[in-house]
Amino acid sequence: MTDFDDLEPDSLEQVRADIDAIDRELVDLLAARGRCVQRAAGFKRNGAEVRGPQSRIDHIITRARTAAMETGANPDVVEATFRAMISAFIEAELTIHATLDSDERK
Ligand SMILES: C=C(O[C@@H]1C=C(C(=O)O)C=C[C@H]1O)C(=O)O
Repeated sequence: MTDFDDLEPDSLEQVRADIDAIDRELVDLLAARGRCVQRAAGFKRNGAEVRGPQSRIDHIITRARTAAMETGANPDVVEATFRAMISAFIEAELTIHATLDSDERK
């Protein structure tokens, strides 16, 4: 991953350019994550399975908060971001699942 930790930026424009570049990398990662979610939909039989067990979401959030603390990110910001991301992916996965024919499901 690109190192964006320029602790003495020359200008607000430079900081914003770094943020824009980070956002571009985030979108690439979200695209890869979305492809995984799409594949996960093929293994599920109904909407309840698409939503998954609460324990899976709890596990993801706990891991993300731990990783945030290890790397110096704000755990509350990370958790809020992950909760919004997971909700959006579940909605997208429900849509994908509804379009799959039963023979496309594993
Ligand atoms: C992708 C899955 O399905 C859902 C999507 C999740 C996500 O975006 O991380 C998490 C839990 C799920 O209910 C999964 O079961 O792993």
